[in-house]
Amino acid sequence: MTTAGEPVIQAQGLTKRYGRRVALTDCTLDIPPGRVVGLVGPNGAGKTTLLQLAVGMLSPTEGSVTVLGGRPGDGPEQLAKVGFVAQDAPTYANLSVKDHLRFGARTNPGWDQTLADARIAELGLDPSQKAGRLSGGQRAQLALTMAVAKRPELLILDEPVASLDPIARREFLRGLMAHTAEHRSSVILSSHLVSDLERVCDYVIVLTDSRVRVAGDIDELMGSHYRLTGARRDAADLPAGAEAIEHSHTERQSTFIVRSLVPIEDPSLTVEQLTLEDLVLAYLSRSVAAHRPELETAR
Ligand SMILES: Nc1ncnc2c1ncn2[C@@H]1O[C@H](COP(=O)(O)OP(=O)(O)OP(=O)(O)O)[C@@H](O)[C@H]1O
Repeated sequence: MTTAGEPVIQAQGLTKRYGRRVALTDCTLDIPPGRVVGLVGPNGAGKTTLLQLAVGMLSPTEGSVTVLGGRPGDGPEQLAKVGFVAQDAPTYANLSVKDHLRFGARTNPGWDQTLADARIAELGLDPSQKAGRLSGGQRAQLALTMAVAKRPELLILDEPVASLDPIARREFLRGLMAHTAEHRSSVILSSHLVSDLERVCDYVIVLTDSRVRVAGDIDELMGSHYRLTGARRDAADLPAGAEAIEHSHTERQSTFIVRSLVPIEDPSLTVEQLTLEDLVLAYLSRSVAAHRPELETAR
């Protein structure tokens, strides 16, 4: 997919440390415009750190990042371009839904009241209800409404569905997709769960242990990763150009998840397509294996 405009995020060697604790290391990204980006990784991987660097809530220790061509958080114009919903969809418990919208209108020059009112009505939220009395799903929807009514070019959502039940999760993601299709905004959302992202994203970033393990358009990634099965062998004996991401072996048989930019035509191997979940899990378990070399990454 190609869409005109500035890249969503360009990062070069982006690093964030807290004292000696590393939260993000040497992150290099170039995300084209118009994407719905899924950022996936386990607890503590660095997802929130990357998103907070992108909105300007944190400054890099090293390296650089631009978002939609501008420096994160740099002035009103940049702030207006990016809508952000922090983890746990923070709202003000003592303010009503209507108060939230009023606050949004006062603090955002591009505020779209018609859009905000229509969304609240569509969701069936009572404008006079205090946010503290809303369910988790309703609060997440209110926080999303606040972010989308800014009419940002980019929406950044940090684990927006983590606390929602499966139905609310589906509704939330469906609403998000409808909105982005209509308003042509880019989105970055983080999650632990590939299944959340599979439905809505066209670009994925896998982050573990503070490092980007893989990033790219999902179609391209799916077209360059395969599962290979054949008689037991070492990764060194794979066809030229195939990089082993994950491997498991029985006495007689080996299975590899590989990345290869050329089609694999080796009659001694069975070649299968992967699901997005297979692909992400392969990168996640590669990083686990790197930490515990004595463990084989059996699946
Ligand atoms: N303010 C801070 N001070 C010290 N260390 C921090 C701080 N914020 C984050 N970290 C550390 O940085 C690393 C990355 O944290 P981050 O919150 O970005 O991960 P995450 O992928 O968002 O995790 P989760 O899925 O649990 O939200 C972790 O090791 C975390 O402990």
